[in-house]
Amino acid sequence: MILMKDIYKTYGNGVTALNGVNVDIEQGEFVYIVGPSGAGKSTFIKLMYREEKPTKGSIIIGDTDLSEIKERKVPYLRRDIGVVFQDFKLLPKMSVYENVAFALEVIEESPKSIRKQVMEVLEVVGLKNKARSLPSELSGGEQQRVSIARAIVNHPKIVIADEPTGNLDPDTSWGIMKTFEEINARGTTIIMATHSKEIVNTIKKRVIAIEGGIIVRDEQRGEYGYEI
Ligand SMILES: Nc1ncnc2c1ncn2[C@@H]1O[C@H](COP(=O)(O)OP(=O)(O)OP(=O)(O)O)[C@@H](O)[C@H]1O
Repeated sequence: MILMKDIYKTYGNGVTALNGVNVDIEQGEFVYIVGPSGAGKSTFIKLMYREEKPTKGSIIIGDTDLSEIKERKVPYLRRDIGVVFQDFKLLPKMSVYENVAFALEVIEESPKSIRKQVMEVLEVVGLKNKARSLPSELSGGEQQRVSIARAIVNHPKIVIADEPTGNLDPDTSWGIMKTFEEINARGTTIIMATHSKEIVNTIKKRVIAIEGGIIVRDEQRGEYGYEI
């Protein structure tokens, strides 16, 4: 499903963020990416949705070799991959409904189908009654739910989340994790970078630990393994 072969990434400033990474993730898996700050977790994640390109090595997602897709085809790849960020990245002047619909509108869906899909997905994240609100009128947890709704509205096969609970309090974080588990239970692959020891050690999943740009541990039902 997701195959990384011998991946190296050196940024323009000469920093090598990934130093020979090999990974194979099956459809439907839930994988935590852990490791110290600066280890290469975000870089690893950005390569998967082609926010960054590897310096060397190949990444295959489904039937697609990312090194072979042209820039204009990247939006099609993004249809198969939903992305959730620590800081939500919602459009502040758009309502909850519009923030989610926007993800569909860019790929030219009909208005009727947009409405149906947006309302369905807002129901999944428990925010149907907030469709008309602006992001600024919502709590942090609610804003993150909107960003999850936006990530899943196209029914992607993969949802990638970079520290999705990083800005949320513990109670809210557990609610967000429950939503991710529900999405995963429907067959969606979840890949989540996190610094939360509590979450990783409580909701047991596959753990891939990255340190200094290499994978140092890859365990099913693994532990967080760091003190903070
Ligand atoms: N756009 C960039 N240009 C240059 N160097 C970068 C860039 N992005 C990341 N780096 C560097 O690459 C290394 C890995 O960074 P990355 O963001 O992947 O780490 P991380 O494990 O996600 O860290 P954190 O847990 O702090 O978010 C770091 O040394 C970082 O400074």
